[in-house]
Amino acid sequence: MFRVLFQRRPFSNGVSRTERKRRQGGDTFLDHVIIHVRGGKGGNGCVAFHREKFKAMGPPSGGNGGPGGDIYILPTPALTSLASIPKRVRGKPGMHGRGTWQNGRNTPPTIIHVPLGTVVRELPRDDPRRAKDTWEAEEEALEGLEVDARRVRMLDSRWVHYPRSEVDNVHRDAFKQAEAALWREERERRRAWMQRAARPMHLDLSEVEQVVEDVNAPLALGKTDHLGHLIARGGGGGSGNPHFLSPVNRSPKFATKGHEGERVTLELVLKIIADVGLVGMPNAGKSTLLRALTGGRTKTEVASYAFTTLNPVVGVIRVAGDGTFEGQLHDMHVFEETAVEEAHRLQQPTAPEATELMPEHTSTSLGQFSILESFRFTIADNPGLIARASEDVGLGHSFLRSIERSHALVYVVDFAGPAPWDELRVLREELDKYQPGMSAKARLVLANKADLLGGDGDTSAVYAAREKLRRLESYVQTEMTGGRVMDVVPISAKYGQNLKRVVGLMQGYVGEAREGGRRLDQSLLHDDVLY
Ligand SMILES: Nc1nc2c(ncn2[C@@H]2O[C@H](COP(=O)(O)OP(=O)(O)OP(=O)(O)O)[C@@H](O)[C@H]2O)c(=O)[nH]1
Ligand SMILES: [Mg+2]
Repeated sequence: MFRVLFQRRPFSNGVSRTERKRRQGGDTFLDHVIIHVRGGKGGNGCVAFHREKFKAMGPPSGGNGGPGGDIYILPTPALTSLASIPKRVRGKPGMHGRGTWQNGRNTPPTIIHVPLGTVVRELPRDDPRRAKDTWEAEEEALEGLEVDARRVRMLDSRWVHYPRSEVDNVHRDAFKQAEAALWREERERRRAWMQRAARPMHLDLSEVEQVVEDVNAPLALGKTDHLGHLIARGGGGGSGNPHFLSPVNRSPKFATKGHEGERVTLELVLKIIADVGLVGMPNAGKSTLLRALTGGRTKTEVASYAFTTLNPVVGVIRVAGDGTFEGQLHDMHVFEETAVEEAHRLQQPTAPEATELMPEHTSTSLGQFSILESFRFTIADNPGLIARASEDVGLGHSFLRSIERSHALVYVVDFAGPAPWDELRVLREELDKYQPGMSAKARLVLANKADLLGGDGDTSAVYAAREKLRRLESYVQTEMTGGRVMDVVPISAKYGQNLKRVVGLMQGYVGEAREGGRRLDQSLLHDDVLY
């Protein structure tokens, strides 16, 4: 029942979804997100007096507030996309101080996990997308208020008073002195913050962080838990009333509240989205292909309307020593449209969840497979590319920016369409218009939906299909020159045909690119030694 109510509606108007996405100017494309981070607020100080039998007028005994939680950012190989990163992160608040000198406890930090290869950039002060800092936010909240009302509000957010003594407090000299000291301290804090914000953070998180034993690790964390990089400190805790004890004021009836945590706005950009990027017109079958290669493990939507995929989805391809890949274990399975598969599943509520996607025999083979695995790479299923994408039409630039970073590109064309070579021409032109020379990264042409050309196995249909393939190959050889000569492979993503060859070729490209990268790293290392 629940599932039926909250089912996705893949046949709702796909075009308006695309339109909405496009209007966001790429801000929600998942290789690029903006997040607002705020350290936890410090706990308030406490106003209390010690009480003991036969001892009247005990000394002030309010504890200090605990500091708010810090926020760290940590790269992890377990993530491949920025999809799971929350847009707003707030540290845990510090505990308030309590009577009998009990200070607030330390607050555990919050860690934001991001995929390896994420570049973190703090938005500078003049960027309109940046969130306001604590003082700017307060200024905005107080706008338009009378001087007196302003003062009341400002005092309210900074001081805690003993019950029924607020009116009395604010007129006393001791309080006025304490207030002046607080303003001074706050000005200092603000100046320090401005200095720090003048040098916006820039982190390139491309390597797995070494776990170093840290004896000063915050409470609630093991000594070997790696925290990553500190990006926003929690606010300090407020002072309890003993802090204000002085020769002239023996029973201070006020304490300070905790400070707000630091606020930063970060832009996260994923540098490498995947080793191989699929490029093709809408409906060419890119998502079906990714599902077939990963044995249906990748949750990417397949449907017969254009722009089904709106964000890149990354899948991991695991290859065994003999060239078999995980998806192949499902070669008897047809990769249908996702809504059709969902409908099948809903019709068989008693059947085990995974029967449709994973035939029984594979569960054991999967176990074996992980032992044999010898190579692993990632493929990104991208949204469809359309003509004039390089002018930022459709999902345009956000899409092109994301595929710019794959090691190798693979064209997927609808071979059953009237002129697959025209599709290929448009794809190549768009890539090169966006960034000259980008199409040189394309290594392979996949002529998908080849199953549709077989007819019923009659010779004339097969002959015509062969002829069409030859024409496509000769187009690639004569017109798509400039870089390397590309292979053309006819496949059927839906029926998982000819995919072993595809995986073999992809493995070759990725291996080459990784080898090249390693050589480059070594030469850099060598330079370091020289200087
Ligand atoms: N007969 C046949 N149909 C296929 C094959 N591959 C994909 N299809 C169908 O083609 C349609 C589009 O497939 P998708 O995988 O969603 O295409 P896409 O390229 O991801 O499309 P966008 O996400 O819109 O860019 C679906 O109806 C698929 O079932 C194939 O090899 N043979
Ligand atoms: Mg798709």
